[in-house]
Parts: sequence; C-alpha cells; structure tokens
Amino acid sequence: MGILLGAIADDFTGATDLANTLVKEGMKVVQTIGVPKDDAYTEGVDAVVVALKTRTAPVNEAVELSLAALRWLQAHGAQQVVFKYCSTFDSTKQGNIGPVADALRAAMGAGCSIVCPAFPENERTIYQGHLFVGGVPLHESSMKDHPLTPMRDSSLIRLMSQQSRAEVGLVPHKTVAKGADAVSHAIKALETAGNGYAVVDALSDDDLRIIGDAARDHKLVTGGSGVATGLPENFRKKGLLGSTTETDTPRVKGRELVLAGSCSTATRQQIALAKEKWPTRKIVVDRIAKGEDVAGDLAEWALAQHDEAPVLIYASADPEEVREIQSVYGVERAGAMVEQVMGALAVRLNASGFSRLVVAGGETSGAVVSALGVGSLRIGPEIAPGVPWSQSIGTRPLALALKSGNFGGPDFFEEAFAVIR
Ligand SMILES: Nc1ncnc2c1ncn2[C@@H]1O[C@H](COP(=O)(O)OP(=O)(O)O)[C@@H](O)[C@H]1O
Ligand SMILES: O=C(O)[C@@H](O)C(=O)COP(=O)(O)O
Repeated sequence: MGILLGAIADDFTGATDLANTLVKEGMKVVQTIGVPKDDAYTEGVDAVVVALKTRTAPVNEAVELSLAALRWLQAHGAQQVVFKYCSTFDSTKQGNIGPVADALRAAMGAGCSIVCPAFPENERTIYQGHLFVGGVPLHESSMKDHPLTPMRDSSLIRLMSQQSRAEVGLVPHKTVAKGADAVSHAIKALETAGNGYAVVDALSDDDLRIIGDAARDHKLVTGGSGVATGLPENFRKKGLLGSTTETDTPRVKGRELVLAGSCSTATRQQIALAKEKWPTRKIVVDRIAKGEDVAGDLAEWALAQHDEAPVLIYASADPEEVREIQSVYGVERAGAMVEQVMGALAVRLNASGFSRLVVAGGETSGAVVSALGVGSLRIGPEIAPGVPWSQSIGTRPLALALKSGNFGGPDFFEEAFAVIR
C-alpha cells in the first residue's frame, strides 16, 4: 500500500514543523529533501513531506518543483496533499503561495481549498480572516522586518487574492465553532459562489481539529502545520492508520554546532543567551563580499575550540543592521552570500566531526542541508512546538534540528542538545 498523506513544504524548517505535527498525531513520516528520485521512502510510511526551498524562489521554479513533488506523491499513493507554507504567510506580493496553490489545485482538480496558517500553540491565530502573531496583527509583528519577506498586511484574504487567480472567501470563527459539518457546508457554499479558496478562522487546536475533520474529503489542504493537526484522524477513522506515536531519538555521536541565519527576534534572543556560555563567532557580511575565506577562517576557529561545549556561528542581526547591509549589497545577494557561507561551514565542520547540528532559519536550513547532501530525514522527538530533532537517512548519520526562525524559547539551543546527549 502506498502512503496516505503527502505534503509539499516551501521551506525546510516548515517541512520539519509539519512532519512533527503528523508524527505527534500518530503517522510514520519521512521528510525528503527535494523531489525524491526513487521509491526508497514509502515502505511502512504513512506520510511523506517533500521539503523544497521555494518560498522565495522565482515563481515559475516554485510552481514547477511543487508540481513535480505532487506527481511523485500521487504516484506513491497519496490520497490527500497538504501545501505547507509559513504560519506567518511569509511571501512577497509577487509571492509564491498563490501561484503554487493555484497550480496544485488545477493539477488535482481540487475544489475550494482551505487556507489556514494558524498555529495557536505558537500564537498564530486567525480571526475574521486576519492573521495574528502573539496577539498583534501580522503587519505589526516582528514579521514586518523579515529580511526576505517583510509582511505588511494581516488580511489573508487580501494577501491570497493578490497572489492567486482565484476568488478567496472566508469561513468565520462563528461557523467553525458550530463544528465540522458547518465548516464543510460553508466551504461548499463558497465554492458554489465561485471561490477557489476559503480562509478559515482558527483560534485553538480544537478549531484546527474541526477544520481537519471538515477537510476529510478535500484533495488539497493549504496552510501551516496546524491545519494538518486533524488530518491523520480522518485516516484512522477509515481504518487506514494505527495510533502509534513513538519516535526514535537520534543517537548520533559527534561535536555540536549551531548555525544561525535567522534574524528573527526569537533567534536573536537564543543567540544572546548561548553566546554567554559557548564559543561564538559572527559572520561578517562585508568580509564575504570582499572575497575573503570567511568559511575557512571560521571553520579553523571552530576546530580549535575545546570539545565539550557546542560552537555557535551566526549571521543574525537586528533589522537596522540587516537593512544597512541590504542597502549595500541588495536583499537577495546579501541573503545568498550568508547562505553560501553557512553551507560551506556545515560541510567543512561535518567532515571534521561536527554531526549534531542545530540550524536556525528556513532558508538557512535549506542551504545547510542541501550543501550536506542529505536526501531524507527520519523525524524524531519534538524539542519545542514546531521543532523536532531529525536524523539523516542513508548518508553518514547526522542529527539535525532545523529550527523555524521564530520558534523555540530563549534557551532552545541548550534544550535541543540535552534531548540527544
Ligand atoms: N546580517 C545579515 N544581513 C543580511 N541578510 C542576512 C543576515 N543574516 C542572515 N541573513 C539572511 O536572512 C535570511 C533569513 O532567512 P531564514 O533563514 O529563512 O530565517 P527565518 O527562519 O527567520 O525566516 C537568509 O537568507 C539569511 O542568509
Ligand atoms: O509555519 C511556520 O511558521 C514554520 O514552519 C515556518 O515555515 C518557518 O519558516 P522560517 O521562519 O523561514 O523558519
């Protein structure tokens, strides 16, 4: 029998976030890095999450890769597909969420599809179609300063309508509160009225389970990891899924390394705490631009540190410093320079015994994991809401915690390594 559920994630941390949710709900999950090239992942697996680095890629590339992932998932039996994007709807006005969702919906012949990035456990909620982060509207949150995808509007209907060719309607919370049948009827009414998407309010995990129940027959579901919360139960009710939720903790020996490229408030707080106790170095973007061997110098420094404490290397900076760097080198070039150094550092240090890696940032994780040549990941235990440990499959074993920039508490780095020691 093939897989039950497939997922296409637009960045690597988002993929592990979603995989973590599915594991917690009792699915056996494998995360692939990119579109799989063979069938190695489906034996005894309930769900495959295809991690793509398409969130800020050119839109045609994002659409093509997502459709290729869809074809692989459908060929391996996926009965339902989740398109996973950020719980803060990270995208630019030319952003990829709308075009990718449109392409997936057309390819699947899907009807009016859910748009629900809510993740209440991490304070992402939706009310009257507006996305809130920590109780403030998205465009007033720290996401307004994101280096690549600053968010300037909290209306998911406007955001999706600007990117998609389809009409976008709303299922308000008062309908969600009435239960799954009411949500289903509301979505069908929106579809009859010509809408391609239904933004669905969600304030709690109970709301997410109602939405998941209502989506039981949907071919395509779009949103953050939260919208998948109730989906495994639909398969369980059909007798297709057991109730196991055990996970394998990575048992990988080796030195410990943190690579932080996220400039989010949460990651900068985590760096500030860790640098008080661990050997730490900051990547200087100007040095990269001058062509200096930043990765080589930092790798040499890292290898000279004593073995016990984790080594922390970061590029993360406050919004003002990021804007200054971007004004000199441009948004894309600045990001790419840092990501290239992160990937090179990961390769050099892994070759010298660093095999327990925490990577902070979605694009950063994409650069690191791709540079390391990891093909797929087995999902391990959760460290913090939305952030699990994972272990590479096939290559020299690596323990990887791919941390979404905004996720985790101040002491996340120490908490992460404590799980696998
Ligand atoms: N000091 C800096 N100046 C400019 N860009 C930076 C700096 N540090 C990191 N970046 C870039 O900012 C982006 C952060 O994105 P990402 O890794 O996805 O983090 P998040 O998870 O917070 O979205 C990456 O492209 C990274 O290379
Ligand atoms: O849904 C979320 O917020 C995360 O899963 C996610 O996508 C985070 O992306 P990054 O902020 O780029 O790590």
